[in-house]
Amino acid sequence: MPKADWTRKAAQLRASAARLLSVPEHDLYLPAPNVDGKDPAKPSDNGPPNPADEPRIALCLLNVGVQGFIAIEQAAFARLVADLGPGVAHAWMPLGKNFSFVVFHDEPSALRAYSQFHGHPTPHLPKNNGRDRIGLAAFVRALRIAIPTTTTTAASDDDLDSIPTPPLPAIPGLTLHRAAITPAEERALLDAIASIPDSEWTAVHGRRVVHFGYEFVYSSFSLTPTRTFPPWLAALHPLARRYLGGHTPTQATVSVYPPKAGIASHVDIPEFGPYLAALSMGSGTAMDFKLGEVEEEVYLWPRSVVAMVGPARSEWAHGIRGRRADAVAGRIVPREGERVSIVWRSTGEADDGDGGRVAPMERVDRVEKVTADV
Ligand SMILES: O=C(O)CCC(=O)C(=O)O
Ligand SMILES: [Fe+2]
Repeated sequence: MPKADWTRKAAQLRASAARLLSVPEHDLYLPAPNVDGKDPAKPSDNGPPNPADEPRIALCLLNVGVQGFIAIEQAAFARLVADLGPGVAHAWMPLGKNFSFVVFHDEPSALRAYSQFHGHPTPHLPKNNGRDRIGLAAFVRALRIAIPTTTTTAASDDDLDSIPTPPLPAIPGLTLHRAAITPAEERALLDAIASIPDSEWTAVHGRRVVHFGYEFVYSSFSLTPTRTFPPWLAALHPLARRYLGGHTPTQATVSVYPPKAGIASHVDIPEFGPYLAALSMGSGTAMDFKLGEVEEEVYLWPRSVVAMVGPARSEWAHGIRGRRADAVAGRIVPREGERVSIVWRSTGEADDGDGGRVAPMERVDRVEKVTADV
């Protein structure tokens, strides 16, 4: 990319990052390089306030983030940061943003990293037509941007286990059961699911699904009877009954989500009955719950069951954003590999609360729409 192009791009990204961070644009500044271009001069031309003696120790990597056009995996981010030298104190990829922060122990380390990264091809970013992308960075006037100093990533299962369960949002009828099955049971179920023949699966917006008991026909939002429960799935009935008010599931959907796949926000059709429970395996994921303007997020741990009844089931919409990582209790947790879910339902007469039956479409918030936005 010619220099004029990436300089312009850096200015655009700086402006949009400042907007997203709700800080003035001059809080993210591109220092004017001095004559030899090696040690950028103190900022002088990016607007007030501009205390020349403010230590330059924090960088915003303008085109490296969890999300956005050039999204990067946590592991690649860690490698990129490691490459910026031993002077790094900590680094942070805010969730849902296309930029990240690196804080250094001292100014010389930050200046060196800036000179090394800004305007230079970097092998750590996804390639553009086979060519290395140019890194873009700005110094951060750290006063108004609170960059967390804690370690923010949780890469392994052990790390995940050490994260406390955040309080559940106050959604009537919503419960979360963190260790519903053991790792050994999870492995056995994943093996059974992996042996379902390819021909049984239906691809739906980046994920794939198999229905048992009843088939949810996506084009018509209706139910028709379909394949019976195989023994490995029927063996889970006692577990499922705990979350279905004692009812035996009559319908189950097995879904496989690659890390960037999600499911659009929806309320399950009333025909699926009053209870709904989902077992998560493989990768965890954040599930959003929406009611009007209110939006809450619940992290679905691997091996957990989320259960919904009452308002959580029939008023709040649930969905999963397509993204590469989730924030859980202040940590960034990458979605490692596929998430596999089993959703159980005890299909029954749907009623509208006044003794009448509800037509399928009435309670569906909106039709499926791809939410993958990375
Ligand atoms: O995968 C999940 O946990 C939820 C899937 C879902 O909402 C559905 O199949 O209706
Ligand atoms: Fe659902």
